[in-house]
Amino acid sequence: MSQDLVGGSISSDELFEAQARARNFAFSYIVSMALKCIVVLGVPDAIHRHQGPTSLSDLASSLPLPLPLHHSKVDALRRLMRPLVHAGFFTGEDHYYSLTTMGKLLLPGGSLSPFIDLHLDPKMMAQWGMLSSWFLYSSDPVPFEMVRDGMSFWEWLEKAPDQKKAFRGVMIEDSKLVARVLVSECREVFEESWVESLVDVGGGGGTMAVEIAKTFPKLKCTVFDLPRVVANLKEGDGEVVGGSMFEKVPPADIVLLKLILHDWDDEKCLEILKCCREAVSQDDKKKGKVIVIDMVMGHKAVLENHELCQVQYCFDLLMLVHFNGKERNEKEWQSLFMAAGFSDYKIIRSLGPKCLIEAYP
Ligand SMILES: C[S@@+](CC[C@H](N)C(=O)[O-])C[C@H]1O[C@@H](n2cnc3c(N)ncnc32)[C@H](O)[C@@H]1O
Ligand SMILES: O=c1cc(-c2ccc(O)cc2)oc2c(O)c(O)ccc12
Repeated sequence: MSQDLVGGSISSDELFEAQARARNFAFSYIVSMALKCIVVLGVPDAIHRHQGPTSLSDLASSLPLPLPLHHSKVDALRRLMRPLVHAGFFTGEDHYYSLTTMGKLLLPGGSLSPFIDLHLDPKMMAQWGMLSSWFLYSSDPVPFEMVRDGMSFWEWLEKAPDQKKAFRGVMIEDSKLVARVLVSECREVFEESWVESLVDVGGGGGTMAVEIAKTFPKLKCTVFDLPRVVANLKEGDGEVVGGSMFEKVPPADIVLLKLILHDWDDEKCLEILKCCREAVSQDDKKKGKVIVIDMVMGHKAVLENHELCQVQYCFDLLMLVHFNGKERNEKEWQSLFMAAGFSDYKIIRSLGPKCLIEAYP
C-alpha cells in the first residue's frame, strides 16, 4: 500500500474496508462468470422444479447434466452458490436453497437468461478488452468494430447465429414487460380520438406491435425494420414493412421508437427523428406523435435509486463500446427533438431505467 495511506490519518480498518470494496469491484467478473455457470448448469430450474427449499445434495442430483455431477464436485457447487446467495439471487440458509425474485429471472424463459447468454458470451466480451487501446491508439469508430475489422454489430449478428438468437431474446423479453405496462397503465397514450395507426420503427421481432394490437384491435399496427429482419417475421405478426429508418418511415399517427436512438450518435438520431416526424405529419388535418422509449439519464425516478443509476451508466458504456451510441439526459433529448423540428415533447412516465417520451411535430 502506498506510503501516503499507510501510517497516515486514515485508520487501518477504513483502509482494509476500502481495499476489500475495490477488490470486489475488480472481481465482479467472477460473480458474472459464476452466474453464467449456474444458468448453464440449470441450477435455477432445478430449484424451481423441487418446489421448496432444496438441499445441496438434492440440487446436485437433480441438475439436468449429460452425466450425474461427480460426488467430488458437490462441494464445488456449494462454493459456486455462495457468492450468488450473497449477491441475492438465492437464499441459502443451512445449504437449503430457494430462488429470490432476482433468482426467478434466471429461469428458462425468464427475462435474464438471454441477457446472460448475450453479454457473457466470450465472443461478445472481446471488445471490452480493447477499450483502453481504443482510447489510446485506435482510429476505429468503436471497440466493437475495432476487434471485428470494421464490421458493425448489425452486420456481425448476421454471421453469429447464437448471439443473434440471444439478442432477439433480450429484446423480446424487454418488450413483453414494457408492452404489459403500456397496455395496462398507459392506455391514454393510444386512446386519443385521432389515433388509428402505429408504426414500430426498428420493431425487430414484432413483440410490441403484436401486444399493442391485441389490446387495441382497432389500431393498425405495423412493424418496420431492415428487410433481412422483417423477412423472419411470420404471419400473425401483423403488418410488416422492410426498409431503412434513415431513408423513409411508413406514415402513421404514432411512430414508436423503442431502444433505437440510444444505439446511434446525435447526427444519426437527427436523421432518424426527421424521418419519423415526416411520417407522423403526412395528414395535415390530423395530429401525430413520436413515442420514444429509451433512458433519460438522471431522471428524478432514477436519481435516488442506486441500482437504476448504475444500470444507466453501464448501458451508456455498452452503447459507446458497441455503437458509438449513448444514453441521454433530458437536456440532450430536448436538443435532439428541437433540432429535428419537433415543436414540443413531454416525459410521460418512467419504466425502470427507461422513460416513455412523447415528441410532437
Ligand atoms: C436494440 S433493437 C430494438 C428492437 C425493438 N425496438 C425493441 O425494443 O425490442 C434495434 C433495432 O433497430 C433495427 N435497425 C437497425 N438499423 C435499422 C435501420 N436502418 N432501419 C430500421 N431498423 C433498423 C435493428 O434491426 C433492431 O431490430
Ligand atoms: O442487450 C441489450 C439490452 C438493451 C436494453 C434492454 C433493456 C433496457 O431497459 C435498456 C436497454 O438494449 C440493447 C440494444 O439497444 C442493442 O442495440 C443491443 C443490445 C442491447
